[in-house]
Amino acid sequence: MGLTCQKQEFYICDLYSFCAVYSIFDFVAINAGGTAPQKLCPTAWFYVNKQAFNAIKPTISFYSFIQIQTISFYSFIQIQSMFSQVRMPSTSSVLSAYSTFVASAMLVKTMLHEVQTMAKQLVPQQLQDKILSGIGRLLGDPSSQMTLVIDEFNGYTMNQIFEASQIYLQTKISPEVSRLRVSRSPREKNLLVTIYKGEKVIEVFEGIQLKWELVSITEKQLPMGGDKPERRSLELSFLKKNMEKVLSSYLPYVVERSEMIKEENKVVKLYFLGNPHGGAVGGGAWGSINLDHPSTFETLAMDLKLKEDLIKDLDRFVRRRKFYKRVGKTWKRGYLLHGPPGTGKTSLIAAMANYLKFDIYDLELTSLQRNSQFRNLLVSTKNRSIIVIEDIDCSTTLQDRQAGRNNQTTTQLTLSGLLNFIDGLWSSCGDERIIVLTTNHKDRLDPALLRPGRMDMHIHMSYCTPYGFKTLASNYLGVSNHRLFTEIERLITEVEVTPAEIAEELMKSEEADVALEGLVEFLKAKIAENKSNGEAKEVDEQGTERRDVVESEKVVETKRQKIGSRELEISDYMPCSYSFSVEENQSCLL
Ligand SMILES: Nc1ncnc2c1ncn2[C@@H]1O[C@H](COP(=O)(O)OP(=O)(O)OP(=O)(O)O)[C@@H](O)[C@H]1O
Repeated sequence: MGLTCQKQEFYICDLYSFCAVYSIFDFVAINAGGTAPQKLCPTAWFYVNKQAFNAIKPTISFYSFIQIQTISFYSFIQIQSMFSQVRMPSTSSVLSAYSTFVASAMLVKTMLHEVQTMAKQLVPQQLQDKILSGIGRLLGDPSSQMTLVIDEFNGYTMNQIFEASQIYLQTKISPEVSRLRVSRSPREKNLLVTIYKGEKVIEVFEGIQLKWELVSITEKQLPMGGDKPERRSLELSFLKKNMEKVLSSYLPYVVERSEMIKEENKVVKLYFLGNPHGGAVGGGAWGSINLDHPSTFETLAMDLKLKEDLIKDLDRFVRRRKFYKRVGKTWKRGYLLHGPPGTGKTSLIAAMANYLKFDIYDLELTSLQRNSQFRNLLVSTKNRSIIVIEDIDCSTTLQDRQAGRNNQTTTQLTLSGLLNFIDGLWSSCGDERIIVLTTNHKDRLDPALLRPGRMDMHIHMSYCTPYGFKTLASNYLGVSNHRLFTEIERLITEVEVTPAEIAEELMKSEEADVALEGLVEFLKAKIAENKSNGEAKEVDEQGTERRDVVESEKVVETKRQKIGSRELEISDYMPCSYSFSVEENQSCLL
C-alpha cells in the first residue's frame, strides 16, 4: 500500500511539474523571439489543469481545488511576466516566484494527502491495484525482458528460494547443458546435481518461456587469505508482461515441487537429547544423526492384516490435515506399544519412521527434571515427526503418582505434565506429530495414560508365533520352506520365545541347514530350562499354594484370557501376538 500511495503522488505531482516546466520552457522560447508557443501556452495550462481537476474532483472539496488552481495560476503568471520582460528578472522577483512555488507545492502536498486518504476509502483496493498496474503497463514495455536475481544467501542465512530452485532445476537439466556441479553431504544417500555457472536451463510454464542461469561472482581475496569467496545467484528471465504470473504462480510451484523432491529423497533423522539444559527453543538441546535403522514393514515379523491396518491408519492420518482442522482436533496421533523385551517395539517405530519419512525424537524422560524442560524440548521439535518415549513405566517421577505419593510440584516432571502434552494445550503446538510410548509392563502404567482416547491405538507385541518365524527365516536366510520348519513351528508353540532370540539364532550361520538345526537345539534347550525352572519352583513352594504353572500352560491361559477380553487376538496365525483393542481401533478409524 505504501508503494501504491507513492505512485499516486508521483503521477499527480507529475501533472503539476509538467505544467511548471512547460511554462518555463515556453517563456524562454518566447524571450528567444518565438510567437506560436505564446498562444499555445495558456491552452496547455488550461488543458493540464482541466485533466487534473477531472482526475481529483470526485475526491477533494471544490474549495480545496480552487485554492490549488489560484496558487498555481498565480505562479504561472509570475513566471510568465518574469521571463517575458526584455531584461532579466531581479533576484527579489525570482525569490518571490520561488516562495510562491514552494507554497503551492506544500498546498498540493496537503491536498494529495487528502486525495489519497479519500481515495483509499472510496476506491476498493483491487480497483486501485488494477488502475496502477494498467498505468504501469502503459509506461513499461511488456515485450521487454525482466530478470529476477535470486541470491544464494540473505545475509548469513540461505535464501530458501535459491535452495528450492536448485533442487527443482535438477529435474529440468536438458542434454544441452554441458557442465554440472555434483555434490553430496556426509551420509546423504543421493547426489545433488546442479547447473554450473554460466549454464542455462530453459523451460515453458503455462505458455511462459523462462530462462534460468547460474551466475557466480568470485569476490576479492580476503586479507587473511583462504579461498576466494564465491557469490552465487540464479537469474530467472522472462517477458515483463508475465511478471505477475511468475511471482504468484511459477515460483510457488517451484517451491512446492522442491518440497516434494526433498521429501522423496529425505534422510530420516534421529534426534536425541544432547544438552537438555541448553537452549531448547530453536532445537539447541537436540543432537541428531541420520537414522540408519533398516527396519521396514516388509522386514518386520508382523501379522499381515495387522501390518496393513497400521499402514492404513498412518496413511489416513497424514492425508487428513483438513479433517483435523474441520473437527477441531490437533493433528496428532498416539500409539502405545506394549509387550516383552525383544518383540520388535523399537523396530516398529523405525519402520513407521522409514515408511512416513518422519524424523524421530527420542525423549529420555529420566534425564529431565522439570515440566518446563519437557515443554521446551517439545516446542523445539519439528512437524512431521515421531516423538518417542521408550519404557514409560521406568520413569521414577511418573511412577510416584501411580504409587499414590502425591509429591508432585509444578517444578517437577510429572505425569500431568506429560498428559498435558498428549492432549492438553501444548499438544496443539505443531502439526503432523505422532507420539509413541513403549512399555514392557502395561499393567504398571498409570490408568490416566490408558484412558480411552489418550493414546489412539494400543499395539500389543508379544512372543513369536509360527507365522512370525517364517517371516524371520525368509528375511535372514532367504528360505520359505525347509524340512525343519514343522518341528520348529511345534516347538515355538511350546515356549515363549521372542523374535529377537530367533533372529539371533538365525544369524549364526549363512547356511539354512546349520542355522535351523541350531534353532531347533536352542528351542529344545529353552523348553528344558523352563521345565526345570517350573519344577524347581514347584519344589520350593511345596506345602504352600501352587501359583505357577508350567510355561506351556501359562501361554495357553494367557491367550484364553485375551480372547475373553475385548482385545482382538491375532496370534493364532501370526508370528508375534500383536493385538489391537477393538474399541480403540474403532475410534482411530473415524
Ligand atoms: N517383530 C520383529 N520383527 C523383526 N525383527 C524383530 C522383531 N522383534 C525383534 N526383532 C529383532 O530383535 C532386535 C531387537 O528388537 P527390538 O529392539 O525392536 O525389540 P523391543 O521390543 O523394542 O525391545 P526392548 O523392549 O528391549 O526395547 C531387532 O533389532 C530385530 O533384529
